[in-house]
Amino acid sequence: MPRCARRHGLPVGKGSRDKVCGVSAATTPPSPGRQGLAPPPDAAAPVRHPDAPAPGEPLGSHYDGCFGCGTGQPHGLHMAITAGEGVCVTAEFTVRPEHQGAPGLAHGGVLAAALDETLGSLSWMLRVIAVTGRLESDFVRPVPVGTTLHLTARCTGVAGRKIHSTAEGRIGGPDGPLAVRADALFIKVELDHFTRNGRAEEIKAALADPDQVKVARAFEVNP
Ligand SMILES: CCCCCCCC(=O)SCCNC(=O)CCNC(=O)[C@H](O)C(C)(C)COP(=O)(O)OP(=O)(O)OC[C@H]1O[C@@H](n2cnc3c(N)ncnc32)[C@H](O)[C@@H]1OP(=O)(O)O
Repeated sequence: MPRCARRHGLPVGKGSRDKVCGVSAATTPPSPGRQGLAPPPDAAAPVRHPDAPAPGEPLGSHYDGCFGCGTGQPHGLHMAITAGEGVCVTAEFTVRPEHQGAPGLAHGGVLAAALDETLGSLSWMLRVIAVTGRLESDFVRPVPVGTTLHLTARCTGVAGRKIHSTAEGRIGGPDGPLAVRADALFIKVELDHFTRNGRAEEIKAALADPDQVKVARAFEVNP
């Protein structure tokens, strides 16, 4: 029996193989339909929304407190994300000491967050509200503190509520060595996803903001 199962008083024997420390054991097969990140053959090609920000336009922060892009988040990634051509975005993230895992190197979870934020920003180009359902990352080479990671993301297909996308991050410049990459599945949701599950009063206050550009940018797309 795993030590952590014993510590948490989980049932031993057959049942303890299913969940250890509350996490499904690796032997549990994913449910059907939740396996692939590549778009299915009948997925629609992504369509850039006519009101999407112009290529080269900075997207700004969708929420000041966002760990990925919020300027009011002291330990956040402070990512700068820019609209690209089609349904693509580019982003830059400079690794700071507070993002370390090993001495002098970025933490993998932080790099995954940078990929997630970049992929999530494709919502601006589609003008939908969507949240990450699944994110699969490859860490190809270590990313030292002080490095600026240049990320790109593009939507690869849309199937109903499911948005398939892919991203990569390169060290030092858009053509630098590949450091990280990810495939993701975002799921379209309604605004009430955030009011039901998050802080409804903050969202309602933001929707009442007299700055209509901010309202449209921040909350029609994704709080
Ligand atoms: C500009 C903004 C930038 C923001 C960048 C950061 C983005 C984020 O980090 S968002 C935060 C992290 N994500 C979350 O908190 C999401 C938490 N999860 C949820 O709320 C729900 O599971 C949610 C909304 C994703 C799906 O639930 P629900 O709406 O009930 O949909 P559900 O009916 O289960 O699934 C819809 C479809 O998606 C598929 N699906 C749902 N989850 C997954 C998954 N994890 N993997 C694969 N497929 C999935 C289902 O199989 C189903 O497919 P089909 O239509 O073919 O049957």
